[in-house]
Formats: sequence, C-alpha cells, structure tokens
Amino acid sequence: MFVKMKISNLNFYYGNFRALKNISIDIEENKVTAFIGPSGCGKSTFLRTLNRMNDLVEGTKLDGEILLDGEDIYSNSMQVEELRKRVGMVFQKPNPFPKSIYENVVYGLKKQGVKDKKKLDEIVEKSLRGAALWDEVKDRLNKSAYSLSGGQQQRLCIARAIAMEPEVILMDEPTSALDPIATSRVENLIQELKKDYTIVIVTHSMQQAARISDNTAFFLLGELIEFGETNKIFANPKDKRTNDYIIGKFG
Ligand SMILES: Nc1ncnc2c1ncn2[C@@H]1O[C@H](COP(=O)(O)OP(=O)(O)OP(=O)(O)O)[C@@H](O)[C@H]1O
Repeated sequence: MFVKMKISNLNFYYGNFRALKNISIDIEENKVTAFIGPSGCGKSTFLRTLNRMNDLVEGTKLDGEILLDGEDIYSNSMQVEELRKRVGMVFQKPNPFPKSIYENVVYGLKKQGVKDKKKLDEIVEKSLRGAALWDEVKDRLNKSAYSLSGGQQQRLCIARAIAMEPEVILMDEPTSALDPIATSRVENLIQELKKDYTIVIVTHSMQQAARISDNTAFFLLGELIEFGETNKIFANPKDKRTNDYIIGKFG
C-alpha cells in the first residue's frame, strides 16, 4: 500500500468557526476513499482542503499538514495551478461549460497552451472512453454539452477532469443530482477509474460508500470519528456514533 496523500493534525476555520478538528488520515493510492457523515460535519470542507479550493474563500485559516507524495501542498513552493492539475475535482451538480462536448474536454489543456489538433483529438477520445461516454457522443462532439442528459453531463465533467491526467480525483457527491441508472453508471466508472487514479468521494449515501469505496471516513461536527476499511466500518464499527449513523439513527 502506498500513501498518496497524508493529512496530519489538520484544523480549518471559517472566521472563528472551527470546521475541521485535528484530522489525521492517510489516502491510499489507487483506492476509493469515501467521506460520510451528517450534513454540515465538514466533509466538503475537508475535500476542498485537498486541492486548496478553500483558498478562494475569504476569512479562512488552516493549520496542520497535507502531503501529496510527501510534498506539502500548502508550502510556498507548491504552485496552486499545478496542484489542481494533479488533484482534479468533480462537483455535485454537473457543471459543463456552455461549449461543445469536445471543447469541454480540452478546455484545461487549451488553457495550458496545448494546440496540436491531433493530440487534442486523441485526448478527447481517450478521456471520453475513460469516462465511459465515448460511444454515446462520438458522433456529436461538436454539439453543445447542454444537449446531454444530466448523467452524461456528469460523465463529461469526469472526462474533463481525466483529460488533465490528474493523480487524484476529488468527487463531491457526484451522483446526488442523478437518477438511479445514471448513478449506477457513474459508480461503475469510479470502480474502473481507481485502477489509474486515487479517488476521494463525499457521499450522503451509505449504500454508495459501501458499494464503491475501499476505505471510509466517518465525520461528525468537524471531527473524524472513525476511519478504516469500508467492510470493517460497516460490518463492525468501533464507535457507537458510527454505528448509530450507519443504522440510520441520526443524520
Ligand atoms: N463558506 C463558508 N463560510 C462559513 N461557514 C461555512 C462555509 N462553508 C461551510 N461552512 C460551515 O462549515 C461546516 C461544514 O460544512 P461542509 O459544507 O463542509 O459540511 P458537509 O459535511 O459537506 O455538509 P453537507 O453534507 O450538507 O454538504 C458547516 O457548519 C458549515 O455551515
């Protein structure tokens, strides 16, 4: 097992409010790690610290350490653009740009200055295949991304993330806006993607965490209550609060 991201004694504040309390956790490479817990417990905040998305929120403060391959992502030598390239993100609601399917996939690459049409074509096919969307869209790459269904749009957003060849993909409730069939397709896709990427997913669905993750972290009021192998957490939680959440007593 290889630790891709190592988080130690992480605290995060919105103004005076301490949203994350002394979190320490190892994110394993080529595994799916799920964050679960009731609304407001800090799952999204924690996810966003992993590629410094919270930097954009004013009045926030962070202490502790987050290492990516042993390198401190909050150190001065870490370029945030480069970090976000290595640690990509997929959001809750599919958020394609008002552009064609093709242009959505190559957006980040073009911004980086990649112009070679042949190379871009190759990446578009590879990324759309990787996101299990190629067959559905290969004949209409120049159509607007908005012409796709919600589930297809979410896979397009995953393709857009893959196109940047990230090492880690963060997903914030990626299926909450999808119907059961689209959800199942995205869940299958996540299982495929972990062969090449390290995946961290926030989910409200315990069934989803149980189905697709290798490791699960349970949060409550900004604290990490329990973390470990998903099958152990679900079959035999050590903490009563984890058990109560899993059996649906609160949350
Ligand atoms: N921009 C912000 N400014 C101030 N407080 C915030 C901000 N974003 C989140 N919080 C607070 O931080 C805490 C954690 O929020 P967060 O969104 O991380 O929780 P969550 O577990 O992801 O919740 P949900 O499951 O509802 O998405 C909450 O108390 C929330 O009100």
